[in-house]
Amino acid sequence: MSQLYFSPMLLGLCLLVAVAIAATALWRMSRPYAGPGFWMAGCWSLIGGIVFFIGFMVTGNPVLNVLGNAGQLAGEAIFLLGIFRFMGRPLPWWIVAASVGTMVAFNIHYWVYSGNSDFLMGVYSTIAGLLPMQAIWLLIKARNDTVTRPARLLVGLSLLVYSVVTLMRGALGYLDWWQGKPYQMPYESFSYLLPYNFAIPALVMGFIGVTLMTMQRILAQSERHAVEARQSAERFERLMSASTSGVAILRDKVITDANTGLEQLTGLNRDQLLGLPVSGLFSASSQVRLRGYLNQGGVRQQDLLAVHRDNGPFDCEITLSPIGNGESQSILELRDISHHKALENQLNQLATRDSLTGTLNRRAFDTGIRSEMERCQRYGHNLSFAVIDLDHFKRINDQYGHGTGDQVLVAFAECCRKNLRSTDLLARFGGEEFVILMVETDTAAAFQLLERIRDALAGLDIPGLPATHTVRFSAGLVHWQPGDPADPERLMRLADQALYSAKRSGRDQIVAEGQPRRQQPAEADE
Ligand SMILES: Nc1nc2c(ncn2[C@@H]2O[C@H](COP(=O)(O)OP(=O)(O)OP(=O)(O)O)[C@@H](O)[C@H]2O)c(=O)[nH]1
Repeated sequence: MSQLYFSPMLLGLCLLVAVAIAATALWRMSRPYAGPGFWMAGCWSLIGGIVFFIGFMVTGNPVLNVLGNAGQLAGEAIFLLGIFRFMGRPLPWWIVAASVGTMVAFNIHYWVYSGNSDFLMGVYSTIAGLLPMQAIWLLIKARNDTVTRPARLLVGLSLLVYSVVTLMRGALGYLDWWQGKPYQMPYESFSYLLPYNFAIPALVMGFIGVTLMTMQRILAQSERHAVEARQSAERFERLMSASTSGVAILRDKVITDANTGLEQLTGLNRDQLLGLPVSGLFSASSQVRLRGYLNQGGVRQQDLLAVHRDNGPFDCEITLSPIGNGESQSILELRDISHHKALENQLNQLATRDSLTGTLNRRAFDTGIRSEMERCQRYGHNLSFAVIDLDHFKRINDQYGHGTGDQVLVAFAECCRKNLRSTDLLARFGGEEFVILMVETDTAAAFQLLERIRDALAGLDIPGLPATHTVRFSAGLVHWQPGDPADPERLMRLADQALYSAKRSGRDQIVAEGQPRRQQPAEADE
């Protein structure tokens, strides 16, 4: 026991256990950071080495001496590898090769020649002393890393002391071998006092240094993350308040946050919005689609009808994006597109409607009749088609002016609209010529309908037109049923022929294609 005069070694051991515990805790807490795993493994290795060496001094068992040396060398190598990893450099595997090689050579010699040799001790110590040089250079080079500077200084100095002392030990080994001194037991040799009194404590200081260095980096990084998180939250807030769109954060389909844009769009204040189910922002007609979008988790630019508390429903476009943290959270963006929709309707109106009478124009009618014929073909419905031409319209223009002529056209279109069903199509083909498509209507019913229009027109009081002047029209009627060619041009041609026949027969009559004339000319209107 008297050999245990290596008191600094015991003190170093205590410190090392404390650092090993700290490094282990650091490793468990901070997996993404490079280094702590190495510090932990290095510390425990070194502790193992020292414990074995104490065992050797107490018992004199040479195996424990070998294990002690192995533990020290492994601890040192792992520690140095950790510095490379911490600095973001590739691991220098030559350090591992040199350490393992030295240990193998040392052991072969120890067991083959049954003893230790001062020369081999010299070689072993020289290698161990040179290993930290590259790591020391790395620590010096990283002078721009101001965050870890104090701890880096401590690590660098500790490694330097360790190197110098270990190299001195090596030199003493060579000297002993050169002078041919008899081999001494390690604890009797001054060359052993050096490492265990100075080199091991220096390595312990190094471990304290790297642990501090890691903590400094973690603290600096978490401070930077906190600043970044604050800045990003501020940016998000600014974005939310600057956006003219309504933005809401939803959790389980309930609004948990909303910007001022949404307050303006819905007329609800923040307190009313928070906690409101998102369905409360939309009209009843949009609820089914909204539920679909919410259930599918996200949607881009879909039109819905939102509701303003005071002004009622308005067209909006929504984008729903999942936030993606598995908490059923999503962001709803809502844009008012009522202005856009109004323009769209206006354009649509211009493209499909006759500007004077508001009836369909020819292009829209052509599209409509095709789809109606297809539908009737599919469901086995019949239909009737009429071409109507106002009689002596030129005279109205000539006698009462073009404006009155316009009024007559408008009044006629109005009369038709009042008598037609919503599924029927009415179009102005130009001038005073109109067409009507009557769905699920046979010839007899079509006759009745046209006569109703004729009677209604006759009874109308048209601005600019004397009450004595009755507006009349002629019409050509065609019936179509499933199985007939689904050809709108053919229908038009046949209806035109019937109209021509009506005009030729004295006007003010309805002639059905392929049928005898039904309507006799009325009395003279002028
Ligand atoms: N006021 C007005 N007149 C129009 C418009 N489009 C065409 N017209 C006029 O409608 C008249 C059509 O005359 P015609 O084709 O001779 O037909 P009509 O006088 O009705 O004679 P019939 O059809 O044979 O009974 C022309 O004088 C055109 O200038 C319009 O938008 N407004």
